[in-house]
Order: sequence, then C-alpha cells, then structure tokens
Amino acid sequence: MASAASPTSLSLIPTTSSSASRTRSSLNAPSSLPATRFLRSSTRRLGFAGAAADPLLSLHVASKLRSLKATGKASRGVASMAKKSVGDLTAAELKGKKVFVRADLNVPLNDSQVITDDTRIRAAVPTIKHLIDNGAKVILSSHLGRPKGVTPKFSLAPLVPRLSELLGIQVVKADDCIGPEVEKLVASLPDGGVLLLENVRFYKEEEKNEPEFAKKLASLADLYVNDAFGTAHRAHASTEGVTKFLKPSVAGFLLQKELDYLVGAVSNPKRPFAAIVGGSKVSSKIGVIESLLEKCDILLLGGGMIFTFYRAQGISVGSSLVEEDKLDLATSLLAKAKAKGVSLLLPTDVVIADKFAPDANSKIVPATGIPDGWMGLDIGPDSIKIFNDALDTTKTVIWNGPMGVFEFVKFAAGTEAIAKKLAELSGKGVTTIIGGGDSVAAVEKVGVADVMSHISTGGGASLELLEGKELPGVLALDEATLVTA
Ligand SMILES: Nc1ncnc2c1ncn2[C@@H]1O[C@H](COP(=O)(O)OP(=O)(O)OP(=O)(O)O)[C@@H](O)[C@H]1O
Ligand SMILES: O=C(O)[C@H](O)COP(=O)(O)O
Repeated sequence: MASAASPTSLSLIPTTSSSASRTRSSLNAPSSLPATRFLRSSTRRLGFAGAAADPLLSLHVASKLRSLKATGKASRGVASMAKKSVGDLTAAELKGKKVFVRADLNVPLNDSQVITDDTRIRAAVPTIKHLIDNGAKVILSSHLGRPKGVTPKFSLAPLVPRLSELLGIQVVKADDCIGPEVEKLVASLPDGGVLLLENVRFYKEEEKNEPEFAKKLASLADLYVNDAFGTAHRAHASTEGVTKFLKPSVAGFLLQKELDYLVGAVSNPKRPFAAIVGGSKVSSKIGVIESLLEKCDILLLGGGMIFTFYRAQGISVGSSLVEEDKLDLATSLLAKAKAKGVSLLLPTDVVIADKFAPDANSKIVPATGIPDGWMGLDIGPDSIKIFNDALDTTKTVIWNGPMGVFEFVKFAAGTEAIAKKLAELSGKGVTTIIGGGDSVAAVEKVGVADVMSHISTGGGASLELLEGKELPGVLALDEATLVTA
C-alpha cells in the first residue's frame, strides 16, 4: 500500500453536547420508581399502552415481568401484552408432552455436506435441553436453504451428528416432516427424546403458509415452541401458521435473548449509544439508519454506502459504488442526523483499488481525493482512529454491516479494526451487539465472537428488528398470562 493519507477537509457532522442527555424511552426501572408505575409509564412512552402493545418489545417486557413477578409487582395491564416463554411452562406441563420446536438450523454446508459454522445449532441447544431435561418429547423442525421441492443437498441429515453430540443423546432423523412414517416415529419417541424432521421447505406449502400444511405439522404435537429467530421475519407454516392449531405457542430462550438485545438494549441503551452501519448499499440500510437515528447518539458509517454520501456532498468518488438515485436520501439522512443532534461520522480516508479484486493495486487517500478509475473498498487508518476514539466514549454499541470488502485481505483492515475495538470495549463492560449477517462473519473471522455481549443469529430478521418492524413469528405467539399480586 502507498503512504497514509494526510488529514482531509471532509466535514464531519459534530456531536452536540446535549445528544447523550436527551430524554429516551427506558425499560430499566429507576430504583426510585415503583415497578408497576415504571412499567405503565414505559409502555406509554414507548407508544404501546394497552393490550395492543408493540409486540417487538413484548418479550423483553416479559423477561422484566418475570423478574418482577417474584416480587409481585407486575401490573396486569402490562402482563397482558407480554409473550409467553418456554421458561414459563412448568415441569408438569412438559413431562411426556410432544413439543414441536421450530428452530433455525439453516447452517452453511460445504460441497462435501460438512457444516462450516455450527453457531445456529449451538444456539438452539438451550431450549431443546431444557425440554428434554423436563421429560418432553422434542419434535424438531427447521428449514435449510431455499429448496424448490425435495432436494437432497438441502437435507437436514448432515446436522444429526453435531446435534446429537451437543445434546448428549442420539437424535432420531425422519425422512419427511409430515405423514404416517413421521407419525410412527413420534409415537415411538421416549420422554426426553428428540426427533429431527426433514427440511420443512421441501413442501412449497411451508413458505405459502398454507393452513392445511400447518395443521398437519401441528397434529404431530401437543404444544409449540418457536426458537427460530433467524426465520421469525417469515410468516411461514412452521413459524406462524402452526400457532393457530397448537396451544400453548411460546417463545424459546434464543428468541427471547435476541429480542432482549436487539429490541430491549437498543430501545433502552446505556448511553452514549453508538451505531455502526456498513455493508454494500445505502438502499438496503435506509430503514436501519432511520430507525437508529431516533435512538443513537453517535452514528458511524462505513462500507460501500459511504460513497453515495460523499457524492451527495459533491465529492468525486472515482468508480466507487454509488447509488445515483439515493443522493437526495443521503442528503436528507445527513440533515436528519444534524437536526436530531446525532454525531454522524463518515470516514475521512479510504483504501482505494484499481479494480474489484483481491489482487488489486491499492493505496490510502483522503476521502476527498479518490482519483478517476479507482474505487474505495475500505476505510483508512485515520478513519479507524477517529471511529475508535468515538467508540471509546460509549456504553452501548450496535454494529451492522462491514466497513469494507473484508472478503479480500487487502481491504479487511477497517472491518477487523472495528471488530477488535468492540472486543476491547466488551471487556470494559460496554454492551456490544452484532446485528447479524456479514458483520457476524467478520467478528468470527477475527476470533472475537465469544467476548461480544450479543451476536445475533439472524441476518434478515435482525435487520427487520433494527428497522423497527414487527416479526410475524413473534406476533403469533401466546401472550404471557402472569398472575399478579
Ligand atoms: N466499499 C465497498 N464497495 C463494495 N462493496 C462493499 C464495500 N464495503 C463493503 N462491501 C460489501 O458489502 C457486503 C456486505 O453488505 P451487506 O449490506 O450485505 O451487509 P450485512 O448487512 O452485514 O449482511 P447481511 O445482508 O448478510 O445481513 C460485503 O460482501 C462487502 O464486501
Ligand atoms: O439465513 C437466514 O437468514 C434465515 O435462515 C432465513 O432464511 P431465508 O432468508 O431463506 O428465509
């Protein structure tokens, strides 16, 4: 690489001193406020007073309620909007019961059908273990890939050994997910046993959410647990339709944890709260940026999307990725950040390449100095320093999307530096949340996944949650019925 860039004159939108102290919604009951009053006022401030509450917050509220239940302080009004969790079911409700568990075991397999990342299998284990430890018969369902009809390479069979190893029991595998053979296997399942159904997407009725198919799935079991966070944004038969035929329908521990972080911690962050958004295009992150601008104090932008922001400010970007039809949007997002007192930082220098390839020639230039014919593929060292300094001031950080083309070693430094910074901050007690997709892959590549506060198992689902959307798989679950004093 060529020499480092000199400081650039590219203007950054300054932090306003008031931003961190602005009034925010809060789900943390201040010690001075009685719990019941706090929950009522929180629900009002969060805009979901009454039974038709914001379902995205309901599981988070549910876990708050569970802790308050012990003190008898939870109010009935708030309880009615919370989702029921597998942890709410008693041992008697589980013993000997057939439980349909929808998990997201959509793991990557290589050409030899070997699992290359078992994160999602490991994440599904706590709920399954809880059920088998309580003597339930687990009927485990998932999709894998996007098959069109029965496709052997999308069979769930390669998952059985790892699942069995993690659970400490031999998992039985069915060759179908409905029908007489499956029914026979269910009938012979012992208490504490696990039957893995074949890929539920081998039936087109799954993605069409056809009621008759959902009914057939439901007929296998006595109750339903949804722990498939990664698929909770899909209204499919096994994530949504099935709940109409199986009661109770409750949330698993993973689903609960994802909501606690991606909704709870983001709506109610320890401040200052920084969001880092990267990835390829601004068009795919508009919703996330707009939603986070309402909540965060600092917004750091990286990845391919920054060039649309530069161009919107009249800066030449060579042949970098630009969405010409999003220039006005970029301008309005910059203005919105300013109006809201959010400190929005764009990289001041970038690593440029003479072609989009791992072996491209590269050099570091100020963001204002990208020559014609060159494209920006990573943030530069000055930017890393400025981003790190900003992150050092924070108490909560959420990250979605890589800072550069991290798949190419030459352009991975920005993404890896952010991953390392978040790991360091995590060690100092900062809440660090990685929002799914490529940023998770980057964190894993750097080997710091274990130290983060939360690594989401959902790509699309986490994005939709961060955009403030409702997830059909969550909406469909039963509300908690907490008995209060
Ligand atoms: N400067 C850049 N120019 C072109 N592509 C870039 C640039 N910076 C990052 N990318 C690419 O962006 C892609 C990731 O973008 P995406 O929006 O999909 O991120 P993500 O949200 O983390 O992933 P997912 O969609 O899986 O959740 C990576 O493949 C990366 O190579
Ligand atoms: O990998 C994912 O994001 C989930 O498993 C959902 O998969 P899908 O995008 O094919 O519905």
